[in-house]
Amino acid sequence: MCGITAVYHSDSSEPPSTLDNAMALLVASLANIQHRGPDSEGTWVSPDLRVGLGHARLSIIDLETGQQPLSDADDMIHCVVAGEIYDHERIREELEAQGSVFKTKSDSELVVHLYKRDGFDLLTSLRGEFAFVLFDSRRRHLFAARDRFGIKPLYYTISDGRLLIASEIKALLPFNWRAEWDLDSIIQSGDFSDDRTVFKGVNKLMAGHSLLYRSSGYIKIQSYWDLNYTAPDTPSTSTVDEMIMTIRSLLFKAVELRLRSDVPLGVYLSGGIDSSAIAGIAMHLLKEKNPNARLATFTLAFPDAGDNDEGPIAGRTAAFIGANEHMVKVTEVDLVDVLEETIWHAEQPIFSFHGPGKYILSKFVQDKGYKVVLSGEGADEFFGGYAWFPMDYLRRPDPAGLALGLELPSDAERNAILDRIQLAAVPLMSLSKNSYSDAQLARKMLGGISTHRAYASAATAGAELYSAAALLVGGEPDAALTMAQGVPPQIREKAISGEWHPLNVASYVSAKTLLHNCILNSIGERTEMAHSIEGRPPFLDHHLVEYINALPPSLKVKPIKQDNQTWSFSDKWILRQVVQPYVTEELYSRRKLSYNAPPSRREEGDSGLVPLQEKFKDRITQENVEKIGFFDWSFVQETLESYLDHPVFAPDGSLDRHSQFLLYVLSFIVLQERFNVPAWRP
Ligand SMILES: Nc1ncnc2c1ncn2[C@@H]1O[C@H](COP(=O)(O)OP(=O)(O)OP(=O)(O)O)[C@@H](O)[C@H]1O
Ligand SMILES: NC(=O)CC[C@H](N)C(=O)O
Repeated sequence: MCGITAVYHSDSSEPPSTLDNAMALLVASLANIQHRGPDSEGTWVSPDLRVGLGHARLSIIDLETGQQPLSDADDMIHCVVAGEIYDHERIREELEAQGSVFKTKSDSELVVHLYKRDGFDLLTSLRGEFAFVLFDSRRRHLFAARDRFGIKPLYYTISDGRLLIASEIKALLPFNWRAEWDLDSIIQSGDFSDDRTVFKGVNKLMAGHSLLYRSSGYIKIQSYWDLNYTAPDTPSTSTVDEMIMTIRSLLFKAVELRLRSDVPLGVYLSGGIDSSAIAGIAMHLLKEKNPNARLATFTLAFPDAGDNDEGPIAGRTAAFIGANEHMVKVTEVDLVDVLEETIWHAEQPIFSFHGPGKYILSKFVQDKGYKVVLSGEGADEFFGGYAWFPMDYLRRPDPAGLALGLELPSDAERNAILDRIQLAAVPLMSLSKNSYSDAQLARKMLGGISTHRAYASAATAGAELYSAAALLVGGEPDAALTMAQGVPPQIREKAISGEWHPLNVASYVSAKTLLHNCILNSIGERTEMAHSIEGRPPFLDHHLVEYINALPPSLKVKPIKQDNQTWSFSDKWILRQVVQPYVTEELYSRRKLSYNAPPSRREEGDSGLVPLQEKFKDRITQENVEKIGFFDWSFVQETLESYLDHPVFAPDGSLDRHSQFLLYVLSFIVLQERFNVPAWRP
């Protein structure tokens, strides 16, 4: 993916005094995101110097002539595009038949011609992961948009009467934008839950949204696409076998389109079924065209992780599909080494080793000479893969599933299992002892589901972390409520009225929070682009997702009766049937394992510190914490001392609550230093 940057000086602000100054600002901005586009660089500045566009290119399609910014023949439309627009050759032919004359062979140029033909409705024709900014000189407006799932990042702010917009926040710094903490967003977990970041006034353009800006300073953000789910009592018109065939053909198409590249391409292969399915299908499609085709797979292995190491199982998958396997083996020392760079690239607090792991993996892929990888994100959200989903699945009956003839628990059984699961629910790794105060309201607003409360306890910090002065301004943290409030009112209405099954509400919230603001960002795109690697997740093809979202919930979290009496639940059941021929038997029948990068353990009687402890001891000092301005040092100190004395290890070997929490604090120390953020003061 490339990096883009843009500025529009409204009537109330002074544009740069010379063309050279305008260009210098764009070039400085691009320099901060050069990792996103090391292959070439281009800028465009309007004759009145009010508008500037910049593009750092990672060349993937049309290596010869695809440089950007792009413009139309009349020099009236100018744009910069990051990411990939699939199926571009077909749309291009259609446009050419209608008279469009293309200057390049780049997929990105479609944006110019589709905009000329359809105006803002061009978005309906775009399939893929993209972010773009376009300036229409005739109408004097700037139009920007982001793909339907938020795979490609795009941030904006209004600063000194200008709209600034860029792929990464750090690209705003050369425009003399000054970072400040957004205390309210930080305490209320806006960065995880909605369109806010940790920086005041800097927002994400959310997935499936566009932005319009005019010289008067008028700004309008609109949704052009959203997830939709079928009402629970809508009878299916096809059989389960037909559904399996339809999903298979949609998934094949999604993978096939994403195999189109003019540079070397591989697959990120873990020990899970999602990426293994992508690898298996990709290999199958490549072999159909060329029986000798090979596919490169890239795996991050943790030899110290025992049974949690995904390396061996990924190795067996690579052998099964006949791929060229590449494996990078990492230890805690390696992960700790890249922690700070990962936070700088993610531009958000992190609370696990996932991001650092992916950061190492993308460097490894880059060193091997590859530029594009397919990966498995998105399957868990839409096929029902998360461990906490059965709870929301069980909250309501599934009449469409019953109408298909599936054997499902009776209402009495369903309620009894739900009660049991809720009582026995092992608390998720938690950053906080009391991360939400008014969970009942947050639940009610989304029709009673549990999923957002699980995220609130796992991925956000509670009141004990903040100083009394900060809480006086930012209020009591209530991340579950922030997530519920972030859901548009018309969707909340569907959740409350039952028009959407609770499992679907859980899927929606997961897609807009965990996936959008974390998995695709600090664990995904940002760690990939840190080393100029373009990630393509075929499960996030909107044609595929629209079809899956219409299926009965019981085909995703499928109840299975054992010994004629007890029920268990198969996660992603229908996906398993779809991909069975392309994955190993062990993967077909294996339950989801979370991606873990465990810290090393201190041996009994060993007085030395493990690398993560060293890091925290060195960096989480009173001076550094107090400089941030809103944390309560005595609480941080207590947590730090307790972690240094008695590191607690989670049963599966992943990071425990203390280290997650300290990682979160460390993130703010790093962001403050790198973005030069002044201390927050009441
Ligand atoms: N250890 C790893 N090595 C290589 N790639 C990985 C690894 N872990 C995760 N990935 C990549 O990142 C994607 C998202 O990771 P995540 O942990 O969310 O897995 P997932 O959605 O459960 O998918 P999977 O079933 O493939 O593990 C994976 O689908 C895979 O492409
Ligand atoms: N890296 C990107 O964002 C790719 C942009 C465009 N598809 C190209 O190939 O140049």
